[in-house]
Amino acid sequence: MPSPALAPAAGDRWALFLDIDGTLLEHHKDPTGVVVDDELRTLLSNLDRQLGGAVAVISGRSLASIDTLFQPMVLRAGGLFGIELRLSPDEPAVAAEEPPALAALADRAEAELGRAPNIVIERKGPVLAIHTGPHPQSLDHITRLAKAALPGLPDGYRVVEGNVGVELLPAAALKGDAVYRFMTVEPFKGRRPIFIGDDVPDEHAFESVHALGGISVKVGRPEQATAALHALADVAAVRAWLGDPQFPLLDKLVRREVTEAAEEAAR
Ligand SMILES: O=P(O)(O)OC[C@H]1O[C@H](O[C@H]2O[C@H](CO)[C@@H](O)[C@H](O)[C@H]2O)[C@H](O)[C@@H](O)[C@@H]1O
Repeated sequence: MPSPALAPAAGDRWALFLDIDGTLLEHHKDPTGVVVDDELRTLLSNLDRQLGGAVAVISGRSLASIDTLFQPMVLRAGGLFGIELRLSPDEPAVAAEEPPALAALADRAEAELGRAPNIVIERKGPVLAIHTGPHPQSLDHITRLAKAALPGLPDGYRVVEGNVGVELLPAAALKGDAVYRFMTVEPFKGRRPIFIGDDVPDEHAFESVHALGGISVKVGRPEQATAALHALADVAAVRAWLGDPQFPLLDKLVRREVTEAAEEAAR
């Protein structure tokens, strides 16, 4: 039986926000190595039709990278954790610029780390990602280096430690703010948001959908602290849930237990 908290109000109209890597797509050691299959394209266009267009991906990837992955589809999207917004598919993808101080840091990182095994450096304009893969020692080392570089960057830059790397992000890079922005425009306005994500930057979006009366879904890693109130086991489970003809079947989501420690860690 679904808990009362999960039951949708009569007439609920939904808006769907989706993270990409680790949520819709399995991870690959190289960010350019992931491939969008036609099944995923079909799934997204069916959902888009079902929800009257109220579907957006909110990703750490740039809009250009999202477009390369999903072509020929053009999605409503928040790229670079919401810095690059495309609220409607007919808007052009405008790339955000790399500030000079970050460019200098990225040049240094490429020179010093570019050839290290397991390390992939991804320059995304105002966001710099250093991927280490699931190698805790490299991750610790890179995290220390990234934090040490912060004083040389514009105010507001922060280091976000993800599951398989670190990213240097400007203050405006907040997925939850992207969700809020979409929710002010048609066809999202007035709907109830669902956000599905798997990693640390998705926590901000979970908080936003809670404030908007929506549903938060964390993918995988049940051991990780999260603000999300529901869970799906992995990418396959996400796709199966999204593909259900009666989407969204809320009672098919696992209800997560929220502890004070988890809430604190997710802040
Ligand atoms: O917000 P997301 O859509 O989940 O994007 C987060 C980052 O995803 C990509 O990096 C991650 O996935 C890669 C492919 O599996 C993997 O090689 C990398 O180690 C992961 O960190 C993407 O490359 C980043 O730009 C996104 O920020």
